[in-house]
Order: sequence, then C-alpha cells, then structure tokens
Amino acid sequence: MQEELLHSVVKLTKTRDVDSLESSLLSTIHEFIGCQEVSIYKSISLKDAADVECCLSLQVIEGKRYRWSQSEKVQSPSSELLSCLNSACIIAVQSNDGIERRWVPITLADKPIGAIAIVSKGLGSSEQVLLNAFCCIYENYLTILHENERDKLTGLLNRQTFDKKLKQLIEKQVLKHYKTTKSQQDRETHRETVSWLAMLDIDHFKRVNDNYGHVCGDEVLLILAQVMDGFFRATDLLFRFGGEEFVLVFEPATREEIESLLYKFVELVRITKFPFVNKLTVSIGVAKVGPYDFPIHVLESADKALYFAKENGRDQLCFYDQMEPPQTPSRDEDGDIDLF
Ligand SMILES: Nc1nc2c(ncn2[C@@H]2O[C@H](COP(=O)(O)OP(=O)(O)OP(=O)(O)O)[C@@H](O)[C@H]2O)c(=O)[nH]1
Repeated sequence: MQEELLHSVVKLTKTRDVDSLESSLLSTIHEFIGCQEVSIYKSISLKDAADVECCLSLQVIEGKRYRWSQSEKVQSPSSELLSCLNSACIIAVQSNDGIERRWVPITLADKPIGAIAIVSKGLGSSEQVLLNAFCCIYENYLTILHENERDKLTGLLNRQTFDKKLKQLIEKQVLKHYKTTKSQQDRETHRETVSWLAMLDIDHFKRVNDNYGHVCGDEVLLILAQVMDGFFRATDLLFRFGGEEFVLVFEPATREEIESLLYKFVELVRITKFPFVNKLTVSIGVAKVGPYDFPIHVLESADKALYFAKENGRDQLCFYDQMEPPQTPSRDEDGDIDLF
C-alpha cells in the first residue's frame, strides 16, 4: 500500500500541465478511495460565485467501467458546492441511503478557486486523511504549474504556454464539432460559432516610457492587465505576449458577441483612469479560430488585422476577414514582431 501510494504521488507530480494533473488526480483518488464519482469544479467568474464549471469528472458505471466527462457548465450548482467555494471549508452530507457527498475546497494564493467533489458510501477516517492529502498535493503542484504558466509582471498567461493552450482549445473544438455535427451540412452551419483570437496592443506606448520611464510604463501595463482580468471571463485565455502586446482567446461565440464585447473593452480602456497618463487607448486585431486552423496562421491573421487597425487611426478593432483589400503587409514582414 505504501509503495503504491508513493508511486501515485510520483505519477501525480510527473505531469507538466494542469489538464493531465487533473485526470491523474481523479484516477488516483478513485484508485485509493472507493467512490462512485469524483469531479473537479472550478469557479468561472470572479463576479458571480454561482458561475461554476465541472472541468472533469470520473464516474463508475457497473462496477469496473468508467465514464469521463469534461468541461460542462453547471446550470444550478448545489448549495453545498457554493458554501464550500465561499467558505473554503470541507462540506459533507449523508443521505438516508448512506450515500455521502463531500466537497473539498481548492485554493490558489489563499483564494478558493474550486472544489473536489466525491460521491461514496461514506469515507472512514483514514480515507478522509488520504483524500485531504491528495487534494493538498494537487493544490501545491497546481500553484507551481500556475506560476510557470504566468507572466511575472501581470500574472496573465505567458507566451510560452500559448501554443499548448491554443492547441488544446482547437482539439476540444474538433471533438465537439464531430460529436455535435453528423453531416457535412451540419458542420457548415456550425461554423458560425467558432472561437476567436484577438491581438491587442497599447497605442503609442513608447511615449509613456519616454515621458515617465520604464517603471511607470510597467505600472500602466499591470493596471491594464487587471482591467482585462476583471472584464473578461475566467474561461477566456489572456496572454501577455511581451512588451505592450496581449493575446486573448475566446471560447466559441458569434461574431456579433465578440464584436460587442471587444467594443465595450476598447471603450472601457478609453474611460479608465491610468496613473501618469491622461488617456490610454488600445488597438485590436481579431481572427477566427476554426477547428482545423494552425495556431501560427490564426496569429498571423490577427496580427495583420491589428496592423490595419493601427494604420487606420488606432483606438479601434478590426476583424481580419473584414479588412479592406488589398491587405496590408504583416508587421512580421517588417521585422516589427517576431511570431515564434
Ligand atoms: N515599461 C515597459 N515597456 C516595454 C516593455 N516591453 C516593451 N516595452 C516598450 O514598449 C514600447 C513599444 O513601442 P513601439 O513598438 O514603438 O510601439 P508604440 O509606441 O506602442 O506605438 P504603436 O504600437 O504604433 O501605437 C517601446 O518603448 C518598448 O521599450 C516592458 O516590459 N515594460
């Protein structure tokens, strides 16, 4: 038993990304603690505590068969899950048929960000100790992985993780696409709700540095990142690509939804009071992320649209497929930015 336990800890800490860490955690919990179901829930929004997603779930069906399910928005989270998320305390309830439901909070930087939920026939004290220990190992390792994926100044995702995260999103999209669309005609109609990538760049940022110095420039960058973090949903991927350039990846939405969201953001930046500078504006280039696109091509398209927005007055957004022909050359060709 001790040897197996050690192996499971080694296996858990061997993973290098959050998704494999989570599937490893659930299979380890299932292996060592008899349960019917074990799931990971995460808060999606900082503003609304009831906005919760079930990221991954392992369910035992008919003794030795399992079913995995992932990324499902929880329509009405149970009151126990919500109190676990709000209080960061373990909650356990037992029904008359002896089935126990237990929620163990997951915290990151002292903030509850989710919970592990386990359905069992009741856990003995040694099983509870084991479950809490697995959750602590997961939490500690999650903190390390989280720090490695983040930009040190702004706390947003860093450029090194971009390829991996975008590939994961595209893979999920392909899977969903095939699950939900049976015929070629269905696939055509589903193209309307694709994911979107936006490349965002601060206008005339050099002037901020030149007038007030690099340290003040850094503070402006930090505040802009906080504004972004507060405005977009937790499921949107926000990257700092370096300097004053950011990349945002949104989950499937219609063009109208993304356009309206980004217009609101451009307006929000315009009216936000930043330190030192009187006025700050951003330009944004937007491109579709289709299920069969290569990340580099999507990035190049968004970059061209961003260049177009800059060339045509800044403080605006431009969609790649709505640019006026002839298309402007990518800044990549000018040697202005280095894509990979
Ligand atoms: N403070 C700070 N400045 C940075 C950082 N990285 C890059 N920069 C600065 O960002 C500025 C980018 O300037 P440019 O590429 O000329 O673009 P811009 O002045 O924003 O003009 P447009 O993009 O054309 O609107 C340069 O002054 C860089 O030194 C950083 O990490 N911190």
